[in-house]
Amino acid sequence: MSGPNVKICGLKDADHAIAAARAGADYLGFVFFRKSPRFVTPEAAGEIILDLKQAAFDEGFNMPRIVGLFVDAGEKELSEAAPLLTHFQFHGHESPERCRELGEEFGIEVIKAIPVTDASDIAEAKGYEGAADILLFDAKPPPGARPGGNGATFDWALLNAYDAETPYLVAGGLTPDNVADAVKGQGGRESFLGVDVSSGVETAPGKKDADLIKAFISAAKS
Ligand SMILES: O=C(O)c1ccccc1NCC(=O)[C@H](O)[C@H](O)COP(=O)(O)O
Repeated sequence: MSGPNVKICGLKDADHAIAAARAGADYLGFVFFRKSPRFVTPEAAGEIILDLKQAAFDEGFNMPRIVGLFVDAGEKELSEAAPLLTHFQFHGHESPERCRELGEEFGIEVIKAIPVTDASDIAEAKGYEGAADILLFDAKPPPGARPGGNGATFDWALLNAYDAETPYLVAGGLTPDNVADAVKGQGGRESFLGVDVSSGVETAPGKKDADLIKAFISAAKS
């Protein structure tokens, strides 16, 4: 399936992971942050991934890349999940140097979340050039909220000022209804890699919905 890449984040069961991959998701995310309603253990994620690989083999759909989400995680936490993953996604205070170090140490690509409220956040993201493989621009969470997955949007027009080469994903408050506008707003920019969603394909925090997942992927890629 062509069009921008789509990442479906916060999966907790095999049925939704398979529905997402079958519908053309390019990346699937598992949240390894204990305070999240989407938290899964590496063991649970491993079982979901096994079921997913079997379904991909049986049905002939492409196996998506597998992303693990962490917030200021230590080596032990990362090493428990790393064998399952193609990508780390960092939502904490990981510096460019730390992203580079961890990517090299584990041989895993790094997605760094950049919380955005204004143009200065886009400018600061340039510090990750050469250190992260992908940037994920997301709405800055309100004080006291989780560091991601809050269903809040930011002003996508701020991304017009992004002139670095690191490919980026747009995230934060996307839904089947607004994702086509978010894609259109990127104006075919070469570094635009795709879109990422969690809350917008749920009926409640942590409860994914297969119909919403399918509608989101179809709207993003059409
Ligand atoms: O989903 C969580 O609970 C979460 C917790 C801690 C850090 C990140 C988290 N989620 C990140 C995402 O799911 C997405 O990458 C992104 O922020 C989009 O979320 P949403 O606005 O819910 O679509």
